[in-house]
Amino acid sequence: MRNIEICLSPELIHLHDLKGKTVVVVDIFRATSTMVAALGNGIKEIRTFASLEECKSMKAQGYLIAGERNGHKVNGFDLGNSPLTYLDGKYAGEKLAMTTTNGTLALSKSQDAEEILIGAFPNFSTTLDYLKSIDRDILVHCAGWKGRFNLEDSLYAGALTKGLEGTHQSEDDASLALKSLFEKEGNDLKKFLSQASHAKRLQNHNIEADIDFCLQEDSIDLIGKFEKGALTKF
Ligand SMILES: O=C(O)[C@H](CS(=O)(=O)O)OP(=O)(O)O
Repeated sequence: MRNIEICLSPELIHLHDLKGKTVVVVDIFRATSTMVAALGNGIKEIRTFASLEECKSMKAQGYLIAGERNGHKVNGFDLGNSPLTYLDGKYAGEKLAMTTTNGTLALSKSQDAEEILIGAFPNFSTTLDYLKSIDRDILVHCAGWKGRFNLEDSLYAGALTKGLEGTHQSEDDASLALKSLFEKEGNDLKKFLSQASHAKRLQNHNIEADIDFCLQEDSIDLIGKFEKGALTKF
């Protein structure tokens, strides 16, 4: 049996050993859901940045630039952080540089891993099947919210732990607790997560449709994987 463990926030990632592992970075609302939507609708590659300045500088290299802070598009950027932006294939063939409040920071803190994937509900089963097929321990890195635990990323981590029961054992308390939470609440994600602080924040921004997209399972059939500094469809 291989192992699966969960890191509840980027603030705790230094307590985990990433070497030799596949790290699944998850930011359900909304960064990793948006990345899956972008790749599934023809974006060729995504480069992610923790800082606005670094991201903005990619414009000169022909990248579309997406910048979000506190749920809002940043002035001077082409796009914000909505998955729906990409759904009509409007940006197919483009390369994207992206910075968000939580998700891109978690990615930048995952670089010591053997392999980095992005996790989201829209590509849940495809990612799960891939994780079952590889012979490697897994760490789910929840982006959380500004260093804090959040419900939606944690519930996704619990769903993966449950889905990998046959191939991966979990020994950490976070995995045991979140698998149990998913078993109890996973049958109606939207109802349960409507109580989540992040969902309430996003509802205040009038982006209910984004939330629906982020919680819809298996609408996009791809694995998002980092290779040579860029996220691409695998
Ligand atoms: O745009 C989002 O969904 C969030 C905004 S915030 O965390 O509420 O400020 O950013 P993300 O990096 O996708 O969590």
